Amino acid sequence: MNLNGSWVRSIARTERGVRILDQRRLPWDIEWVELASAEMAARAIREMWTRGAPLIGAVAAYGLAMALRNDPLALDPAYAQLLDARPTAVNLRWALDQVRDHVRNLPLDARAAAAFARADAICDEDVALNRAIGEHGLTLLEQLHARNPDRPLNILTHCNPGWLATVDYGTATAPIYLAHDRGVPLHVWVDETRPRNQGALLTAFELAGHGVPHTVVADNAGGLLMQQGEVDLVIVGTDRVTANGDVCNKIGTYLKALAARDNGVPFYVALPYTTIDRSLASGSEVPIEARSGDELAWITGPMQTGELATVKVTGSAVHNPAFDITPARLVTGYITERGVTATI
Ligand SMILES: CSC[C@H]1O[C@H](OP(=O)(O)O)[C@H](O)[C@@H]1O
Repeated sequence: MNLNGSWVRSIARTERGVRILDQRRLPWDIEWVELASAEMAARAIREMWTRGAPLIGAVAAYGLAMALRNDPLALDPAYAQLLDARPTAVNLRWALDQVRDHVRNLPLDARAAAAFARADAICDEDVALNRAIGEHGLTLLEQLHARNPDRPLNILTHCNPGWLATVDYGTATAPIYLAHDRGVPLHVWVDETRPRNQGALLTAFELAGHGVPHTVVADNAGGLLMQQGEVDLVIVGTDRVTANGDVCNKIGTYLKALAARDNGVPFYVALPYTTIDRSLASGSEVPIEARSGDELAWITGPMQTGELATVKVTGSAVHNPAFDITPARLVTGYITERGVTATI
């Protein structure tokens, strides 16, 4: 990822553990924090210092390795503690399973090193998967742009499925970055993505860093833009896709898929196969994370002095489900590391 002109990953090993960007303060402050224990890793996931399905998997994998470094017998309790941090993204369980299966039958004194090695590999694999998603998605974007070559391709996206949500490149943003780099003229409509504003704060920050033309819109603007012919396709990420192809993603995704269908706009989901959960038959079985109402009732941003302030936007009772389910019938295709497919 291009951060102030340097190419770095969103997670990297340190002497005591790993470093991650504190996403709660982006884009106003760029602050790396070190996670040096499983407890800290679980807290960073739960409190969303770090987020995004693939990235929380990577953080959890290192968390398990750090637990084993302190106590090689802590495999099961540390696994349970980390799994409990957030319920919806299946990559969290996938990554923990990968580490646990890798070390379970090893001698106790070999577990920690092996766990760190598997966590390192998970990160490297994630970069390669996203790069492959980008290549397949690039072909799709080139084809769509060729239909209307006289104007930039207009892409709408929701939440942050970018490098900040993965180890690098992102899922839904990988084709966008590659297309931009290879000269496909494009413009991205960035959904603000209330309540935590991952679109306005994170996706816009990423796209700006990469020089990709983009505009932030209120979550409710997408339908109108589609009616006006201003959206050529929608690409979103996902936290879990069930066996029938239903897509769990950030709250509000379903409404975009409905609007896209009503307006004949293709709706694509970008994901690695690690985000598919074949143990669940359909989206109705996905645990939907209910987060604190404070995320909706309060909003944080810089004052004119530059100092960050948190202000209240409602005093009423609030309900804050974090994800919704887009039925497979509304999905035009899935952009994966193996190619673009109509079904999963
Ligand atoms: C590439 S997965 C991105 C995914 O993560 C987001 O959720 P959260 O910010 O709550 O971790 C969202 O659903 C994105 O599509």
